[in-house]
Amino acid sequence: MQTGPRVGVIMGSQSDWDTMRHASEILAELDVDHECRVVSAHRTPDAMFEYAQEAAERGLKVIIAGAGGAAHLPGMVASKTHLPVLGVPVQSRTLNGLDSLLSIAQMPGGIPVGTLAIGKAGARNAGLLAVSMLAAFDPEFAERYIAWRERQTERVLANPVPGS
Ligand SMILES: Nc1c(C(=O)O)ncn1[C@@H]1O[C@H](COP(=O)(O)O)[C@@H](O)[C@H]1O
Repeated sequence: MQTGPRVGVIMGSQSDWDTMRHASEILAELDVDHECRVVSAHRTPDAMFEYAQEAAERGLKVIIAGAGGAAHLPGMVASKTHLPVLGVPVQSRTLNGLDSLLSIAQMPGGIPVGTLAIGKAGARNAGLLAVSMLAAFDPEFAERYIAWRERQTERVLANPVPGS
């Protein structure tokens, strides 16, 4: 049984935490061991390279990378690891996150980044997608994820349109 974090949640700045904590929270809810760090392709390029290069041998299976504006972090990390990288576009002040979204989504062919929606919903979905990736190879995660999805379905069905 593997110990230590399976998922790495990284972000370009501390200011991204308000968005990226939603990835961390859903991972915690599903009992997935994960780590959260600030790493920037622009501001700490050597640390970013080291993180990406060592991620697989440290036991990580998926990396979730959030960044805003010129959001090069997910793509640069993907260029230095064979692990799947899920990119979360953080909502930027000036362009509302469209800049982040395009920076992350428009990767050149050959180096894929799985791009999620802008902001908190994207971060939460990145967490869920990471769990479903782990679930593909581990029945314990699959059981937990399926149960979580079933609870969500029950909640939705139990909440009809107000006044109907
Ligand atoms: N996009 C990147 C990268 C990167 O891609 O490496 N490093 C920091 N940043 C972004 O700069 C924005 C503003 O950062 P500050 O709030 O620290 O000024 C953040 O959304 C961060 O993700």
